Amino acid sequence: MPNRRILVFPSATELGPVLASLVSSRASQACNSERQRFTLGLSGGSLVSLLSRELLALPDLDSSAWVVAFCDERLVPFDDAESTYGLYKSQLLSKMNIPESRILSIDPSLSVEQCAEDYARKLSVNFPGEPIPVFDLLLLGMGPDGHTCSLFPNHPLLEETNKTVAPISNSPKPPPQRITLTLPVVNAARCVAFVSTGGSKAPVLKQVLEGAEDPKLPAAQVAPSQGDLFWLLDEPAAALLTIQVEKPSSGTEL
Ligand SMILES: O=C(O)[C@H](O)[C@@H](O)[C@H](O)[C@H](O)COP(=O)(O)O
Repeated sequence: MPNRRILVFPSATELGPVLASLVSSRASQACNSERQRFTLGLSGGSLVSLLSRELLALPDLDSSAWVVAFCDERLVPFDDAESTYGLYKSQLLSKMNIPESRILSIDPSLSVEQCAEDYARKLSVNFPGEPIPVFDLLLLGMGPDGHTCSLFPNHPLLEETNKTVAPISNSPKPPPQRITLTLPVVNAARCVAFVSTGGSKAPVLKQVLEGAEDPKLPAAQVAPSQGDLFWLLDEPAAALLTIQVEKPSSGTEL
């Protein structure tokens, strides 16, 4: 996997600024390309507060040409504490200059099937001419079971190749109803970055990054066909790895 880089930081404190600089450099690259905009997919979990803190600390971040979507979303009202959009809205998006129409949120009033169809429609409108939307950057987390987005181990959704967005109504992690980008969309991105911290992730990280078993865990199936793949880890999460990793300083630009 030539484009995979694994970067290990002492802690989230050193990781955070490098994550923010990855986002801002991919954003300026994309905005200065003929596309003239930056398409970003966000995930929930601990990423919400880390990313919000680090992006808001950047001086002069111009997000007026960003399009922000969600790699997965829980089907709950926006004011529910479980809503990933709700959390980003209050911690980050309300403090940035992204036009409301470029923040692609779900419609939580729909059934989970309709919600996935509606979200797929929103993507196709915002990625015209792209049967599979090609994001500039997807930020992913990984659960201790190896799930990413709402793609869970041994779940039939891992085989989905027709839909860009799929509904799931039996998520092993609550809440049970969610929508998720499918693997073909994840693997079409120009860049995918996992952020994973904490010792509870160490065993699964070893399996995902070093294991050879089949079927692969969902996170191990993330391998952008044309893009770059980064794993941003802290030392506790990387504790069991024996493969070669990079240990960059906090001023590193990716
Ligand atoms: O929808 C969810 O249930 C979460 O968003 C989840 O998928 C999360 O991304 C991972 O569990 C990693 O979370 P942490 O980074 O907080 O460990």
